Amino acid sequence: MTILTLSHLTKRYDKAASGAAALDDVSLSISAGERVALLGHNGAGKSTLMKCVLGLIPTSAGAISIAGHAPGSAVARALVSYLPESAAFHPALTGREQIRHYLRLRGGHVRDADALLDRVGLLEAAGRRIGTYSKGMRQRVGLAQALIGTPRLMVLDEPTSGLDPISRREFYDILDDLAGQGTAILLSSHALSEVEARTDRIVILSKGQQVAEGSLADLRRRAALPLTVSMVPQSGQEEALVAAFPEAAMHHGALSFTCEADEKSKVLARLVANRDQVADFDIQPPSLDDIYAHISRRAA
Ligand SMILES: Nc1ncnc2c1ncn2[C@@H]1O[C@H](COP(=O)(O)OP(=O)(O)OP(=O)(O)O)[C@@H](O)[C@H]1O
Repeated sequence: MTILTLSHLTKRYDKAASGAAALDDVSLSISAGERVALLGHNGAGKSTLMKCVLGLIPTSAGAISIAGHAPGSAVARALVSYLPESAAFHPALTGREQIRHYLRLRGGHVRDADALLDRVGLLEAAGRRIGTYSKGMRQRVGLAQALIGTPRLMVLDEPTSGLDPISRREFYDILDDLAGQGTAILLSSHALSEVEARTDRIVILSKGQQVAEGSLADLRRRAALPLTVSMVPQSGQEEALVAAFPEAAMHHGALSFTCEADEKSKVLARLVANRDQVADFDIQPPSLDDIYAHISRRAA
């Protein structure tokens, strides 16, 4: 079931310095349980898109539907939750008090606060003032707030920026659980490696325009970037391996070269034929970093 639909969305700010649209004819849909990442340079339009979805700012053209409802309407607000990039909380309140406050605002029961804090791993610190929390703990308060009422769509603006690797992983584990229960997730991020591993679909914005959209496999196919082959020679076999792979360059004791995706089996056959000279090898597809850099260069 489709939860979010953007059709030809355009947003022009009245006071835009450049006069260019912050979003220009963007179309996108997200189904229940789908995790979609929004990528783009600073100023590409990610936050603007999120604010339009939340109904915080008016659109200039196009349409947005949240399970059939207009953004910002009472029904849409009940279906959507939001975690801003830098959520601010009152430092004198405890985590429990802050979540109870949000529960009251959202018409929930204050008794649910501890279950929410437990879900994000904050139950032990629930009685401490937020002013004493680390950045990661404050981000978890934000996530607990966003979990109120089992949202159908979660909108998360750079939710893991500033989090350590373990906290990031735990954060995505919670998002995976939510997606498993049918929540659609739209998040923006500059951390491409985590997006690569933890989302289903990627949308790339550049200067307000949607320049790519699809799964990582789709984007990889469309970018048609080469694979990187690297080999570590057996000791004493360097020269023989260089002779067998004249296209390869030696860096820090390893030989590497690039090849087209459809040449992979030929390269594999050559590696097998030269296995006595090879101690180890690796064939790497282009990473999301490579694909993103390629698409951004092309869009610029
Ligand atoms: N209130 C505003 N008034 C005028 N222009 C704005 C306003 N808010 C954003 N913009 C412009 O709209 C464009 C898109 O900004 P937006 O904040 O959506 O980008 P972003 O992709 O979220 O960037 P970042 O990664 O830095 O958060 C930018 O050119 C920005 O200067």
